Amino acid sequence: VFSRDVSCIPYYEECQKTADWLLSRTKHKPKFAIICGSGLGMLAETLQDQEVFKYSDIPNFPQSTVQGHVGQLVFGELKRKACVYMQGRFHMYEGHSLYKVTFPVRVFKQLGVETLIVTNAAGSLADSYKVGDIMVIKDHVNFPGLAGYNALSGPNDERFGPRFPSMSDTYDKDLRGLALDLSIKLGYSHFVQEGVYCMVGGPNFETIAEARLLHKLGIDAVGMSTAPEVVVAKHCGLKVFGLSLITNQVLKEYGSNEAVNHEKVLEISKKRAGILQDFVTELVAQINSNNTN
Ligand SMILES: O=P(O)(O)O[C@@H]1C[C@H](O)[C@@H](CO)O1
Ligand SMILES: Nc1nc2[nH]cnc2c(=O)[nH]1
Repeated sequence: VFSRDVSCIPYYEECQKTADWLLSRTKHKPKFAIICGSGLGMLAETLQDQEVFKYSDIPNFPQSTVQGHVGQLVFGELKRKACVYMQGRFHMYEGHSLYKVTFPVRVFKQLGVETLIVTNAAGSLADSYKVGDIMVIKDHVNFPGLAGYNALSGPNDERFGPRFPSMSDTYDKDLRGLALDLSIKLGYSHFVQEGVYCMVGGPNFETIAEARLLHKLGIDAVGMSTAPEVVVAKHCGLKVFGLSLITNQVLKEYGSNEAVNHEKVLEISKKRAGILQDFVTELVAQINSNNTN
């Protein structure tokens, strides 16, 4: 489930075939790819001149199985910049191998994408965060990766990137700076944070003891995605920027009647998607004008 069966068909060629299929059907040549987190599919709604491809029609593409993840690629223009949005991502807990989870990222690279913007829904561990806050991801802890469930496990294809890639500067410093400046200009600074995201395997939410452990480790927000996509993006030379929408506080005390569930996560995502959409749109608009990309 977790790594690539080394006997399967060549992965690079498989990605190339999918990229070629898409390129022969869309007039857009995206430089930005945006992955929509749980309940955040509407981020794509502002795209002009849309062309939509259902995952079920795209060769080699996995299928979405989680509520709040529609399952289609949307190509179009955001402020005259060609983009591709992934409305629905793949999670390890769905039973996808990590090479399938990260397959779209490598396809994006072969489409000519230069910058990957990841979004996700996450629970907060940081005491100062509130539900509805947006966290600019400064760094991540890839728990499955640390335990050996890494999207880069298996034979390394140098055409994608090196065997031992550095991850010390994964979330682009200039883009983070740009986003924080932008949050001030947009009047968002009271709910925009910068912090560390942690990926756990899921699909269950954290026990109190797990929440306390993650809190002690200095993690600000926890979720069940993103790290594999980001590791693969960095490996193949994409610039990476990430935003977590804080959909809930992770309980750290026993005896509470509160409990998180996916419906509550989707409810907050729906409420805050508009703000996230504006933030991403303005960020993409600014990237060229600042020569950050
Ligand atoms: O795809 P993301 O990371 O946004 O989804 C989060 C993690 C789980 O898939 C789900 C839990 O509600 O939301
Ligand atoms: N692991 C985890 N994932 C989430 N996604 C949204 N909220 C949460 C959470 O509290 N924990």
